[in-house]
Amino acid sequence: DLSSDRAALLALRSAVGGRTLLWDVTRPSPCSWAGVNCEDNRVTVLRLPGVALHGTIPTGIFGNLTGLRTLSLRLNALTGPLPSDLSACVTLRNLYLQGNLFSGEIPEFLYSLHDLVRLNLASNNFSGEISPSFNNLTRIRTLYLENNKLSGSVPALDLPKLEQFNISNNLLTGSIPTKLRSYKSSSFLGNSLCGGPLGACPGEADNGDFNIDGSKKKKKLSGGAIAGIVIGSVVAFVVIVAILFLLCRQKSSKKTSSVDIARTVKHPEVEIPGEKLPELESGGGYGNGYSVGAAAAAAMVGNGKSEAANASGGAAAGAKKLIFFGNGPRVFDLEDLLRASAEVLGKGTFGTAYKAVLEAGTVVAVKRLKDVTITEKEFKEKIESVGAMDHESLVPLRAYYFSRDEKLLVYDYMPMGSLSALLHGNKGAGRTPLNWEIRSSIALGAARGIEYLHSQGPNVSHGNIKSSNILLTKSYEGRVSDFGLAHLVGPSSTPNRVAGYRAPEVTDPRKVSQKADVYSFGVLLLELLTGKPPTHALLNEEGVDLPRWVQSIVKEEWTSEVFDLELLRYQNVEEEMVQLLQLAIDCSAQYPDKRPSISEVTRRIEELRHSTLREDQPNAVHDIDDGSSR
Ligand SMILES: Nc1ncnc2c1ncn2[C@@H]1O[C@H](COP(=O)(O)OP(=O)(O)OP(=O)(O)O)[C@@H](O)[C@H]1O
Repeated sequence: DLSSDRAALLALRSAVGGRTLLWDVTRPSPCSWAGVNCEDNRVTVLRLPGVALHGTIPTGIFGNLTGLRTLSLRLNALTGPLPSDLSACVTLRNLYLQGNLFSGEIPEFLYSLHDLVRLNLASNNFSGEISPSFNNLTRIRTLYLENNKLSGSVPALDLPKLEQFNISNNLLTGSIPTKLRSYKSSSFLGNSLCGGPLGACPGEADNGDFNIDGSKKKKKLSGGAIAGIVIGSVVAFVVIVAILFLLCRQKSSKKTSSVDIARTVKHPEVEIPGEKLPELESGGGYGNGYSVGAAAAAAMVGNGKSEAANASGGAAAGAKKLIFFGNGPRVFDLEDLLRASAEVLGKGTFGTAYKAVLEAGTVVAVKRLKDVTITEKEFKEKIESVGAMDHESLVPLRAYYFSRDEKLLVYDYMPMGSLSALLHGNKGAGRTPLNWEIRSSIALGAARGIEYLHSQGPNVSHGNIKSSNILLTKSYEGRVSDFGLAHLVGPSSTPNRVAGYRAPEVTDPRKVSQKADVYSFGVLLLELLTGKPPTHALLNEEGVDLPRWVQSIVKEEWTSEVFDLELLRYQNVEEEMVQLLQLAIDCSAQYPDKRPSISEVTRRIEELRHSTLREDQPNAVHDIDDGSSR
């Protein structure tokens, strides 16, 4: 009953300390203590993440907490083996013990907790083998065992409900069993494993055709199949040769078609690839200096530091020039841009973006548009309206260049990169920890930028809100980039990597309503809070359907499990985090009418940021581990 639950919690408190010491033990009921929830006069939820618990949990505690459904002790400094009387908690559904120093073998009793749905033992010192008895946990959906010292081979797990699985960074060896081969390679990396996503094991064909135990299926091809393969190969070969032949002919006939800029700047020594834009990205990689010279800004070819664009050249130089917006100083001209050294920032839907460092030291981002099919007049009209957008939360478009073959847009360069890179890029040492203050500031900047765009008229929307289009200032304010581009390019360039952000009602990605922008912004907020990329948001990375995933979790009433671990260290803002999560869920509602307007979104973010600042002045955010507390 509740009094024995209370006694057990007090025993836990005196054994492992930490912030449980702040519990008001004068209260007769434990249900109001931080991290404790009750139902029907029993403690059902105990959540103590990141509260500086330390030491070994003795037996005699959890044996009494038999009403527990959720136990979260993650991100503490708990040591030793798991207490054996945890076996009495047979109604446990969610067990989060990651980020501690637990050691010893994964105890057998865990396999008798048949109600377990989520089990996270990652980032501890567990050793020994992974037991095939995990197969007893038939309801398990999440099994995280990464970053331990588990050894031996991986047993043939067959868990029908398993969705999330990770055993990376252990000491495991051998072949990945067939049923686990559908998980991506990151679930297995950091071991000596082979097979499935890690590539075939020695002596194993790479077609993934295996028996349950990992042995290869013996199959013979019929005579018909062999004949089919042979004929198919011959036909494919002939087709490829024909295509190559046609391409070669086309290439030689077009050889000098895009030389406008080069001719303009009189740069005969640079050969301009006529039809195919240079594949700078594949060869060069980031950080290499390339001349933007010659067709240059145009082609941004890796021609080395060619002395392009000498200033004396250019009979027609006046005809083709950079057109600047606003009244700001024209600190560079086309020739400067052509001479700049360029580095590829990335390839997007509308073309490739480059960082260009001009000789005078100015740095700009140049976007080279592909697939612009509209006329120069139309382009000018549309780009003028983009250039007229002026708000501190937008990345300003400074200038553009238009010729028959090249269309360039020049933006302010944002040295801190994109939100996407910040969240999913370098996770190693030296990385800025993304605390609540930074994340909520980025969210607010992005919301304000979108609010400004929407204020320009009921039909004005961004159409491509996603984390790579939110760029950051040095003080980590979010700024919205890439607005208005969808209207400049042909249908084949409509945003195609935004599936995870796209509202369910959007069928034509070029016609995106303001409410659809709000949906995308909601997904972006979920990404900020969970640290997870939405489906397909990143190349080569499978994400999750964030709105569905978050909603499934929130329904199960363990909201705080969705937050990025890094964010959870800032416990004193959990209330605000939950409010932002609620806002994100409202924005990503299935029906457009149910979503708030972006002005309301901005207001709600402002409010919840104010409440953090009010409570925590002078320092907005404290780290839970630095001893500060609410
Ligand atoms: N002004 C800028 N300053 C710094 N980095 C930028 C700038 N503009 C774009 N980038 C970065 O360059 C890369 C390519 O950007 P780009 O906008 O071309 O593609 P994208 O955002 O990945 O996709 P999409 O074209 O659909 O918006 C991205 O990582 C983006 O964050």
